[in-house]
Amino acid sequence: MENGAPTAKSVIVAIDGPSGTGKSSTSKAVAAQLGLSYLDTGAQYRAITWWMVSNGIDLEDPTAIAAVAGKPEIISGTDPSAPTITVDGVDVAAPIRTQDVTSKVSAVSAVPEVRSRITELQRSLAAGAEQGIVVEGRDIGTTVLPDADLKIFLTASPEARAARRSGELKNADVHATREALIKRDAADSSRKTSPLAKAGDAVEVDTTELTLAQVIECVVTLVEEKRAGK
Ligand SMILES: Nc1ncnc2c1ncn2[C@@H]1O[C@H](COP(=O)(O)OP(=O)(O)O)[C@@H](O)[C@H]1O
Ligand SMILES: Nc1ccn([C@H]2C[C@H](O)[C@@H](COP(=O)(O)OP(=O)(O)O)O2)c(=O)n1
Repeated sequence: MENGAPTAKSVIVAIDGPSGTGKSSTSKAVAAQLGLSYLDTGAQYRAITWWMVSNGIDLEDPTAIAAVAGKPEIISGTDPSAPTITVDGVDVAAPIRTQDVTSKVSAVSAVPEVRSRITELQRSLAAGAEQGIVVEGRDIGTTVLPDADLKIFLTASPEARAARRSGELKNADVHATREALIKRDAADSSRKTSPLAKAGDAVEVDTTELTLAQVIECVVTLVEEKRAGK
């Protein structure tokens, strides 16, 4: 280093876990605080699901899904202060969050051709992130980026997760939200191709009794320790 302090080493952070554990909020904040890129891989699976629904693909038929998995062009913007997602040039940030897409995303994301297509996009975004990236999802530490510098697996009780999620949705019934979350987690954990799972070398953080600020602080500390070579 010619002058000044050495620049921080590029770092790849994988954050996995079930729905409502705080992956998106934590990953965005950690990336913003540390000057890293951010990738919401669930948004990519939601985007391809939205495209399948919009194009009338039969979602009961994995062969029909596989046949068109390569068609939509999905582009993710990785700035943590303003993440974006487009499909064939259309901004889909809002429509991918509807109940209709949420109820169908597990079926689409279980199809191996969909996963290999989206995994390729994720690896290329991670490889291109100069300062490093926080990538959040279900199979990042196990399959997408098995050599990530740091792997975190977030958990929380179903009650805490349902309360958080129904707080986001107007008029949501906590009991129905809890049942829907449990059903989606079971589908995501039991699929054959890269299921939701904790990597053997991931640090597990139970967020049930933690505030979001505490979770962010915990992950920032773990990244800084990694960068310092501890
Ligand atoms: N530790 C926490 N305590 C309370 N609320 C939280 C916590 N972490 C996240 N939340 C809230 O819970 C909701 C779901 O969080 P999100 O980050 O979208 O989870 P995930 O990406 O794992 O589904 C958001 O409204 C978020 O603000
Ligand atoms: N790496 C990933 C990320 C998400 N998915 C699938 C499974 C999830 O139920 C859906 C939606 O993920 P998303 O993270 O948006 O879900 P929540 O924010 O937790 O509701 O996508 C996946 O299969 N693999």
